[in-house]
Amino acid sequence: MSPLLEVKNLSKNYTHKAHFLPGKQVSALSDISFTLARGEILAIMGETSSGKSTLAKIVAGVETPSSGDIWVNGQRLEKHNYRQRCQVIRMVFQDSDASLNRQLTIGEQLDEPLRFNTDLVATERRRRIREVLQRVGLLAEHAEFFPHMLATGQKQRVAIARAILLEPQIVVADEALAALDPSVRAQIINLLLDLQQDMGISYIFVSHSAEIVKHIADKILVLQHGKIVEFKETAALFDAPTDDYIERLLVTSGHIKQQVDKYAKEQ
Ligand SMILES: Nc1ncnc2c1ncn2[C@@H]1O[C@H](COP(=O)(O)OP(=O)(O)OP(=O)(O)O)[C@@H](O)[C@H]1O
Repeated sequence: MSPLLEVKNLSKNYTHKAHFLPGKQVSALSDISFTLARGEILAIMGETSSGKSTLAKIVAGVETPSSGDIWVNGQRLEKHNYRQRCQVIRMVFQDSDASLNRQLTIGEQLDEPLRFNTDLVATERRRRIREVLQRVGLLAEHAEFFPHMLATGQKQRVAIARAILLEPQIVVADEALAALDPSVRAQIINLLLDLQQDMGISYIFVSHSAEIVKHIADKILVLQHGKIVEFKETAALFDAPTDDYIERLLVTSGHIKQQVDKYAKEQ
């Protein structure tokens, strides 16, 4: 049986736009290959500028690769087929403020992907939006709210609602927890883990936080200068980091697990 996701030989070069380096090529990713199984959580780690966001964006279809391709359930994703891509992979960004349109209500913003990617009529779309808002711990009435009327954690819930609206198999989260305060972060982690259980979603998490990664990820992919330097089960890598670079990335204080357990009990 083919893996849920198969990334094959991805590379990405950017062309410098700065006038002192016109046309110079930057290699952001080089020959990246890995697989993700159904229901699995993969963390992407690495130092600043190692290529984490570029890889997340290419998998989610927000950025196109210079070469290589991506397969889901044994089918190659076509580069410009947005409808095909967003039925299977969706992305949650770090900055929910920037990713939400201030001029539109939450309901209008959630309606867009449904209008473009499904054949549902208006009443069915409204029902789906209400259901999804409730599924992420908001109220159906939040559909009438504008983003500025919501707290940061609620906005991140809206971003998650938008990601799961089309029932994707994979959600890519780029530092989606970094801007949240610890208690909200613990609640959002619990929500993501609940969705993994209920909907069988697989996640790719870009994270700088060893604590979060240790708590939630099944496997870790470590990037350095755009190349994979490690791809291993989380427990095995924490038990025996392969080198100093990886050891530095994995420094943790263990607070996240305590917070997540505490908020899970309170819910
Ligand atoms: N749009 C772009 N144009 C030119 N270069 C880019 C662009 N996006 C990223 N890069 C370059 O590609 C490399 C990888 O960047 P990327 O943002 O993927 O790294 P990252 O690991 O996510 O970093 P961070 O942890 O700081 O977010 C960097 O050298 C960056 O400067």
